[in-house]
Amino acid sequence: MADIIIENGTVLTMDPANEHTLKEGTVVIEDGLIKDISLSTNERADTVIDASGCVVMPGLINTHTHAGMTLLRGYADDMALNQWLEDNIWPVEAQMSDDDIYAGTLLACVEMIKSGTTSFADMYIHVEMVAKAVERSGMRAALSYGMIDFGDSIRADRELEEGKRFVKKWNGSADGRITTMYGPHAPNTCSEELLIRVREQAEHDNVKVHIHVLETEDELNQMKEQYGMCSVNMLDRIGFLDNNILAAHCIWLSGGDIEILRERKVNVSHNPVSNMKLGSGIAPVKELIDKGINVSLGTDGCASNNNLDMFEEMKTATLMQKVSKLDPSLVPADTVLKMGTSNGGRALGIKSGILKKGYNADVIIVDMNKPHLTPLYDPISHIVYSARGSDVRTTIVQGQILMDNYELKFLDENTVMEDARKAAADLIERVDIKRE
Ligand SMILES: O=c1[nH]cnc2c1ncn2[C@@H]1O[C@H](CO)[C@@H](O)[C@H]1O
Ligand SMILES: [Zn+2]
Repeated sequence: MADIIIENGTVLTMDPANEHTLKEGTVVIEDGLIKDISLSTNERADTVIDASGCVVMPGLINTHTHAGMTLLRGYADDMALNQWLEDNIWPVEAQMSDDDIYAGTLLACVEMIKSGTTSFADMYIHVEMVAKAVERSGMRAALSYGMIDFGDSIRADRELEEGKRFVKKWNGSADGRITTMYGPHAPNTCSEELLIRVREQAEHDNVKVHIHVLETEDELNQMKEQYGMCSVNMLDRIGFLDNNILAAHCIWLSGGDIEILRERKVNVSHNPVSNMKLGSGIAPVKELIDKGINVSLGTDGCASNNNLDMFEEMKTATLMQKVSKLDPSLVPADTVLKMGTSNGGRALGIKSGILKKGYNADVIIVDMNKPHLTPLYDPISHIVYSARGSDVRTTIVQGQILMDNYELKFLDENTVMEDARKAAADLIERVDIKRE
């Protein structure tokens, strides 16, 4: 007896083996995994979901965010990264408590579950609380502690210790839903020594590394001044780059940098909404994809987006490439859908993002019976160009239904919102007192 059968839906498997789509397919889930994907089944299950008029697809995978930053949603808009971080975000983060991070991360989880994201890669502070919130939410996540030393060796020791402690304690926890990574913040906020030690430690612990790379022209100039070369060259020189690296942004790349990323098989997380909002620039996504580099999608934190809707991110990703090169054929819908699903699974090293036998049962059901999704010629077109996160009806992670017919099963949305509002108000009050 299986656990869940989803029938009568149009199944977008994202599996290259069956051309991504099954019309009227059946998905069978058992013990947290996909047991079968086929046209019909003789199996029986405790729960049978009728997905008539819906698209059944892998849950979306957000490969770069700072979940706890939901508390800073709309707190500081309309400025560039440096001013935004240094004058606004970091002073508030310095006042954040464990409880704040827990409340903010749970809010992020509620938002993600409701908009069809089943896994995310996070880099943040008070990470223990991030992990506790993820554990409670039922989501899957690859978590890291964001390390910054600004060239201070005592601080570097402390940061690395914290990162190590977290990896040791949490990797593989919550029934395997939580994996961990090392999270050196960026090549211009971490010293070369710290980056070298992180790389060694990550290899020793057999975990991946999540880092911001060449997000701004300022970073490029700073690196050139300090090292006489850009971030990608510097990271390559210290032997940092390989297929265990998840590099967020990668905007200010030269042709030579792209070649290095390809050669080293680095995974790139593209964050178009944040990049546009902070005025950071346009990543050369088409060139990266053409080179065969694994490009996935992220929202970045809620303070630079200002939501966690991966549907919006997919649409923005393709529109941004088209308009930047005045070529509407660039990054077509099926490519961007891969970026939001299977490429994300690959970047995080998890068997998610494809509906296939033996893969994690991380599945969403998108309701197509909506005016803005009518008529329906091509489900992939609608998912990328017309659908929104709020069209997701059901969200399943590791075979557990987290949202059923628009209703959350494990978290009380109103309580989570109330806790987050209260935490945010108290936090800003503390910041204001400090500033006076
Ligand atoms: O777009 C961004 N670029 C660089 N840093 C960021 C961005 N968004 C958030 N953070 C910062 O990264 C740290 C992670 O622990 C946090 O300080 C967060 O505010
Ligand atoms: Zn970021």
